[in-house]
Order: sequence, then structure tokens, then C-alpha cells
Amino acid sequence: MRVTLLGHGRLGSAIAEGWRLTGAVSDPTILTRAVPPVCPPETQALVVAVKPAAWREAVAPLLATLPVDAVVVSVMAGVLADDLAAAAPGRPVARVMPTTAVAQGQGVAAIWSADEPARALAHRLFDPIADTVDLDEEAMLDAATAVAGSAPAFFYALAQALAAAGVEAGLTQDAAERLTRGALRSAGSGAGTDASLEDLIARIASPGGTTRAGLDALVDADLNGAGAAAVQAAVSRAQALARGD
Ligand SMILES: NC(=O)C1=CN([C@@H]2O[C@H](COP(=O)(O)OP(=O)(O)OC[C@H]3O[C@@H](n4cnc5c(N)ncnc54)[C@H](O)[C@@H]3O)[C@@H](O)[C@H]2O)C=CC1
Ligand SMILES: O=C(O)[C@@H]1CCC=N1
Repeated sequence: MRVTLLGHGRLGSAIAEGWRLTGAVSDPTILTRAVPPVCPPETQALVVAVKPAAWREAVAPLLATLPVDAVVVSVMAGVLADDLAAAAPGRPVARVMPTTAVAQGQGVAAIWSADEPARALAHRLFDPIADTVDLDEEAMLDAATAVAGSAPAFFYALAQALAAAGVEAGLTQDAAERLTRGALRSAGSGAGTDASLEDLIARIASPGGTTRAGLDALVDADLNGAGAAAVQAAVSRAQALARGD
């Protein structure tokens, strides 16, 4: 497939790296600020990976060269399909919300489009680099942004808090950070299996053991409330971005 990638920052470069690693897309045209804003005439998909505040200015100069049957695939949080379709008239739109682990071919990506061929094209682009999850409604992308796109940072923040508490409990900063990062990697390898989250927890939490004591303390400290607050705040922010705030 002939792909033009607009934006080569943290996510755009991760997507390009995943395509290179898996061979899913060969030789995409990568448009950065440093190159002329021109789509090759054979472009079948324009993947837009710039910041939500920058996309109108970035897409406008491409319209003259973007084929009328190319699909616009946005990975941007809080940019509505109707707005993309209005900016690139006639082109079908798909929205995808990936994580940066697409660089290793191990991301997760929510996919939505009102147009079935555009949705199928988004799958061709992201199935090789992510576990792809179809959404029925565009609005669900905001929740997917919270629990996928943003969520790796939430897990890192919890790991940071655990490491800080490990220092309080007597570990050196270096030991606490290495041990906590290793624990996060261990959690990640469990998450890569078919086991349910409940089973993964049960395998570690011996009855009457240390893990159960810690899990109970997390609930007492309102872990569920903290998770809900993070998701609600991310959803609200995505909705605000969609309004142009
Ligand atoms: N970083 C992440 O983990 C995730 C990011 N996203 C979405 O991806 C999009 C990009 O985010 P990041 O990569 O984190 O931001 P970033 O700031 O690292 O990258 C954006 C890139 O776009 C480039 N750019 C801006 N205007 C341009 C133009 N006119 N022509 C060509 N390039 C231009 C910038 O120079 C920059 O390299 C955002 O819309 C965000 O919502 C979605 C999921 C995860
Ligand atoms: O923080 C953000 O707005 C973007 C979207 C998901 C991850 N990064």
C-alpha cells in the first residue's frame, strides 16, 4: 500500500518504525516540517499524526496533491471525523487510537470509521503492528484514548509512585527504580497472554500473603476512584479538544 505519513514525532515515528520492522508498509512518504507538503499521486492513505492544534494548518497544503480517493487516517486524539472530512472533501475518514508500542509491533489500537472500506484499510495499516479493537461509535474513541493511548503513562505514574514508596521503605533510588521497572515488564508479559486480569492477579496474590495485603490497601486508598478520575479527565480533555479548546 502507498502511504503518506504526516508528522514524524513520538507517535508518527513509532508507527513508521513498526511498519519498517514488520514490513507492513514499505517506503512510506514521511512528511515533516522540513519537506515540501506534497502527497505522491499514488497515495492510498494519508496518516495524520500531528498535534490536534496543528492538523488544519498541516493538512491544508496537501489538498492539492492528495488523491480524491485516498483515505484520511487520523491517529489524533479529539479530532472529529466530520471535521477531517470537511477539511479533505470527498475523502473517506478512519480514526485510530494507538499506543507507541506499535514501534515494536506490539501496540494496541482502537479503530473506528463510518466507511467500511476505510475501516478495512485502517486494519491493513495497524493489524501488523497492534492488537486492533473495532469500535461501533466514534464517541467511544475518547474512552479508548483514556484506557489505551494515554494509559501507558498512567501505568508509569503508578510505577513511579511504587518506586518512591520503595525508597521510603529503605531501598536506594536506583534499586527501587530498577525493581519497579522490572515489575512493570513482568506485568506486561502477563498482559500479553490470554489470561484474564483477574487470573493474573490471583496467580500472584497468595491467600493471606503480601500481595493481598497490598491490593486491599490499594482499594482502601481508592484505587478505583483514582482510575475513574484519570479516565474521566482524559475523556473530558478529548471532548474539549474536539471543540477546539
Ligand atoms: N504520543 C502518544 O503516545 C500518542 C499520541 N497520539 C496522537 O498523536 C498525535 C501526535 O502526537 P505526538 O507524536 O505525541 O506529538 P509530537 O509533538 O511528538 O509529534 C507531532 C509532530 O508533528 C510535526 N508537525 C507539526 N506540524 C507539521 C506540519 N505542518 N507538517 C509536518 N509535520 C508537522 C511536529 O514537528 C512533530 O514532529 C497527537 O494528535 C496525539 O493525540 C495518539 C496516541 C498516542
Ligand atoms: O496525551 C495526548 O493527548 C496523546 C493522546 C493519547 C496519548 N497521547
